[in-house]
Amino acid sequence: MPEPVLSIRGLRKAFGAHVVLGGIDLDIAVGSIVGLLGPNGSGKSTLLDTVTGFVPKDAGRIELDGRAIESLDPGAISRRGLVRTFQLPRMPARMSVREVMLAAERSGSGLADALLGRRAPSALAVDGLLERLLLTPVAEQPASAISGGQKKLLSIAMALANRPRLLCLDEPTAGVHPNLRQEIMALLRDANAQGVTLVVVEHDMAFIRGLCPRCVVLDRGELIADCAPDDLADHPRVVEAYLGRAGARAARKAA
Ligand SMILES: Nc1ncnc2c1ncn2[C@@H]1O[C@H](COP(=O)(O)OP(=O)(O)OP(=O)(O)O)[C@@H](O)[C@H]1O
Repeated sequence: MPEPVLSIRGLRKAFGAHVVLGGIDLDIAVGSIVGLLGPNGSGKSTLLDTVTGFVPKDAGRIELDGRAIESLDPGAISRRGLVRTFQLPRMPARMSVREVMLAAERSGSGLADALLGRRAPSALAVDGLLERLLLTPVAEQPASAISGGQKKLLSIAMALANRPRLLCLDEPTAGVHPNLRQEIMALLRDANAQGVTLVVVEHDMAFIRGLCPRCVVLDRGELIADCAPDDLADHPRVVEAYLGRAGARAARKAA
């Protein structure tokens, strides 16, 4: 595998007696796009939360570009170039959509640009991002007052304006009109072509198939699969994770 931008070893997190991450090992290669899958409650968001410093882990080592980040706070991690979006994004009061985008761009590490030896091209500039995600009509409105779907789009645009080196997206298409899913996919592909590594948590399998050559699947604290999206449907542990043992038996009989 090419050099990992992110390397996770022995990552553990429990809430009380509930072990959500039971010692996860995972490498994300520079420039790759990886789908992070699993049934509801399997720990996908908790994995992103612990890696990005929003939730303290119980144990484990996390390296970004070979440097330990596990003791850093979320702001410092983001300044190193690891940025994430949330399932339910919250927006600051009293700032317009354009203002939060400009703030995101200003606070960006510029690491991706430095590594690529250039400024982000215009497709990733603030106005271009707002245009592509149909946010131009609300650009002067308070960011906290736009719709839930528009906030989701804005959070993706903000993350890209920040010019991360590694971007983790938590359900980027949830709550977004189906027509815009293709545009989000195209935007993420463009970002990847410009050097941004992507980890995508998503339940929409068509979106995952279209975007992610590699998928990893979490279930009950463990990574149970690491394969191409087309191989997921035949993976016994994945089928069992989504359908349960009885469902998996029934599916095998019906096949
Ligand atoms: N702060 C918390 N306190 C207690 N339990 C928590 C907390 N955060 C998450 N959990 C539990 O950890 C488990 C994993 O949650 P998580 O949100 O990571 O799952 P997920 O795979 O992202 O799910 P979904 O696909 O439904 O978003 C769930 O059972 C959840 O209830």
